Amino acid sequence: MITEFSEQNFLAFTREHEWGADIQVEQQLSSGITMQIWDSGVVVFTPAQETAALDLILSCAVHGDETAPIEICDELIENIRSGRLQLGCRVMFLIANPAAINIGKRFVEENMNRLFSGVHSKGEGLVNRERERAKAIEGYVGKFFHSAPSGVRQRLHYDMHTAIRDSKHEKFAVYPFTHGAPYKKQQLQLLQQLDVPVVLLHDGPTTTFSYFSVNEFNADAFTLELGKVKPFGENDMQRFAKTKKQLVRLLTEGPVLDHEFAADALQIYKVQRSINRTQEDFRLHFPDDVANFTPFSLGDVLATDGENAIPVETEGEAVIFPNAKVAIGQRALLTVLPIPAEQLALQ
Ligand SMILES: O=C(O)CCC(=O)N[C@@H](CCC(=O)O)C(=O)O
Ligand SMILES: [Zn+2]
Repeated sequence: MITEFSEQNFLAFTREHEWGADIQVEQQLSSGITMQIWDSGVVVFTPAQETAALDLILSCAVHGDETAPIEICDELIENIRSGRLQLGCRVMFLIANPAAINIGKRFVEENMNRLFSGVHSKGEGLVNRERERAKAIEGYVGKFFHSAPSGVRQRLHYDMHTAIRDSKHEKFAVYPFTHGAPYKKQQLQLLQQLDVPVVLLHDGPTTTFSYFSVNEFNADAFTLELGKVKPFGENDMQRFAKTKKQLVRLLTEGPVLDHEFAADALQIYKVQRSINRTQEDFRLHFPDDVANFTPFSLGDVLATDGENAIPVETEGEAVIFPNAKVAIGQRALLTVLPIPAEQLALQ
């Protein structure tokens, strides 16, 4: 078992231990911050004194080829370790799928973002490393939230991704299903401060990581889409400068709002339909360079699933995350419609 950690770089260590490490580290950094390493890719920092009663999770690499969020987390982790970044809240960083990072692919055997909320343990005989890792990650999230000091605290989780396609909105957030609870102005405004002013509201439970944190732990949790999938070294990190600055502010000051809530600063979409691939022969009827949020017209056919044509049902229905190559039974695309932010039930 590893009990001391003096490696140069946490991400490099994580990539050397693809499916976990026998590691139990608790170290006091010279800044006074306590660093605990619970597994490969799982590190918790606790400041000597909190400025915000916040338990923050920053996760990346649920999809291994989405490198920009990995680079962002790497920089934040190393800045905390070196003392360059002063911490005001508890934070757990999760680098979810190191083996997929190493092969530069979305996943090794199974899409991890379809395995949360217990799906990892469903399906007789279905065992693989991603399922084991998703289960372990669920445990770490529970351990992190449950080991917080007592008192009134806020739980926040940003699960950071990048999208396969170009997007008419470079950065957008997915607000998981709230089961009818009003959407939170504070959270929408924090997203805007993160340079993510476009928000997509899910219409039902999903098996994603962010929904798991919302549903199991009552956290405010979001999937953040921060740009387009690119290999390491090809991300223009300038495009993430505002997002990184806000993450640093959250880490040092907590969830401070810059101004009053302004609904007109946001662009809101709701999920209209979730279209699954059910047949071997599933085809999209538009090219790969059609960007996310491209609207279609009545009369257009979006896809064919075996013999079934899937036409546009509502004028202006726009497509998000189209992917004909998903496993049978899984979501092959979402359609969305813009809605006025003024129409939202807010609190
Ligand atoms: O660009 C794509 O097709 C996928 C990008 C991505 O990984 N998106 C997440 C969204 C998760 C959510 O709906 O909250 C995913 O598909 O897992
Ligand atoms: Zn992703």
